[in-house]
Amino acid sequence: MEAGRDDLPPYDGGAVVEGIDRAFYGRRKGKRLRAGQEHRLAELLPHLRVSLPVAGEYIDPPSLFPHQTDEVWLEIGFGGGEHLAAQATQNPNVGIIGAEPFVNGVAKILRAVDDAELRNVRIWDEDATVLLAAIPDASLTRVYLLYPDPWPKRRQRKRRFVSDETLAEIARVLKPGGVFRFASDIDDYAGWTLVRAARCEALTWTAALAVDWNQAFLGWPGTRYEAKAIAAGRAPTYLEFRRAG
Ligand SMILES: C[S@@+](CC[C@H](N)C(=O)[O-])C[C@H]1O[C@@H](n2cnc3c(N)ncnc32)[C@H](O)[C@@H]1O
Repeated sequence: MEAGRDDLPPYDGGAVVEGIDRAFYGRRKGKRLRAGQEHRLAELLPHLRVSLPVAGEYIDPPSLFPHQTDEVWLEIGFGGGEHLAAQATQNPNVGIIGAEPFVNGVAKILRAVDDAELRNVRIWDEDATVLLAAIPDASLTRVYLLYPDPWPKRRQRKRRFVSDETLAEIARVLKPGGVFRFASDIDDYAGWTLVRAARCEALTWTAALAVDWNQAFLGWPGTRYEAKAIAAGRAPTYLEFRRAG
């Protein structure tokens, strides 16, 4: 989860989208899992996991959910899933896909899903770029990327999730008028994202006033990394981009 873990085994997936080799460089496993967590990973995850069609074909996002959904959203790198679970609870008619390869994070969201009997959450426990490649054009209403791993050292920056290629993919899967929401406590990463989004013709930054980027999104439940950043005295930046109609 933390940046700087060069000692970890690399993700072994291949290139999935032209120009994107992979975008997951973090830890897959942290603390030893408790029996209840292992049990949910074995018994509940298979029911919630998004399975991909054969290469070159797309999933049908609304059909992943057992009930009719008004919209489908994607959260990339949900960590412990606090934001995802809160959004799923507040928006029962929205289907939310969460992408997170860190198994302890997946175990946490499974507990939240189980406890609150959430029926509108589906999980992708691999690199989100693999999932993005299997999502049809113009099929999601929102995509969230919240406090992505900062990779602060210059030589590591190419590991950042945000790139011209991943932004193009996010824009491709958004419906016209759909939004991409990004938050970071690393000023340099917010600037990095603004520069790349400005090059992405399909995305427009919606901010008009400073409050639009220095105050949290309306109805925002927050995230664990955000709480850590604020406690450490770092001010988050909130960026929202709209997919051109
Ligand atoms: C710094 S944590 C932030 C977690 C959460 N969003 C929060 O704000 O508390 C970044 C998360 O992104 C996940 N991540 C990194 N690369 C990813 C990728 N390519 N696909 C999906 N998740 C990824 C990491 O495993 C990690 O849990």
